[in-house]
Amino acid sequence: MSTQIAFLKGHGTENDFVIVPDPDGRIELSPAAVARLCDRRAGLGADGVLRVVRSAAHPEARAMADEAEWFMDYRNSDGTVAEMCGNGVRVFARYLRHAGLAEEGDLAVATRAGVRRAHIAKESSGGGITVSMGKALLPAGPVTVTVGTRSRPALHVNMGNPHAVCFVEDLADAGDLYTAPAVAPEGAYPDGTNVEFVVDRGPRHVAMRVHERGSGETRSCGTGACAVMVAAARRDGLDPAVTGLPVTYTVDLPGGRLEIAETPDGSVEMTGPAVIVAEGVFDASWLDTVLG
Ligand SMILES: N[C@@H](CCC[C@H](N)C(=O)O)C(=O)O
Repeated sequence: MSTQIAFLKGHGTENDFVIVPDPDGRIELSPAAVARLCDRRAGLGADGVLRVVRSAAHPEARAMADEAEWFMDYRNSDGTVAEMCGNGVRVFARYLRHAGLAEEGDLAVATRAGVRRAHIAKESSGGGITVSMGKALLPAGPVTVTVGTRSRPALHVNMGNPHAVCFVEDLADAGDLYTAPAVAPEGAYPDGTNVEFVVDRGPRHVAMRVHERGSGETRSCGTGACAVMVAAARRDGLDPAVTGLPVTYTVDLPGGRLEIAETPDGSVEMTGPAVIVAEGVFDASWLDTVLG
């Protein structure tokens, strides 16, 4: 008898995910299985996978179980594990609401970067989701990003996962982004990095493209938008910890718009949409078969 595995498909500003509900942590998703699920021709197609596991049932999340019932087991489309995914947390929260596992209002989600607090707005007020993404860390030391023969300075920002934020004159300066831009020095990012290219659109309004570690160019990256907001604010001489005033930037991405705020205590808050677009089942033997 074959085993049917339930899945859903969702996205946040077109950063799309296969969601695999696995409350008791019974499904073993190897890197090859994740890559196959995310394959846009031979699989279901997505930038990443969100496995939904009870924190108490996952060794990496057990210690967070008192604070957050659910653990977001996030994987990039190449099967690698990442610490954090900002759009993923919004889509994860939307799934919990959709499945009747969470109410509108406040919700804690366990991630490999720690517990993140989300707020699901009432549908009558637009239904957006805000996530407290924690504090941005700005590791010291110069970083450069090279596209073709041109190298530019970048800012190293850690939002739970690593980013190199590079201001450019035109988003086309990022090139085709089929391959990862070269980032130096190598030692700055021992586990690789996400790279953001940013242009100004107006006062506290920027636009970006991103090459994601483990997924390639995507149409949106939540942690990337947060890193970009902090980099733009510091460049503009704005630091809420110094002024005591919150700062908000609008960040446009190919897949939509995110509002990112930084508060005087250093917390970065991301607000944007998250939708579930489909649900279905696949046969476990399909994955077994394609994986040999
Ligand atoms: N798309 C995500 C980031 C996913 C993880 C990233 N590719 C990494 O390896 O760090 C987001 O919305 O933040």
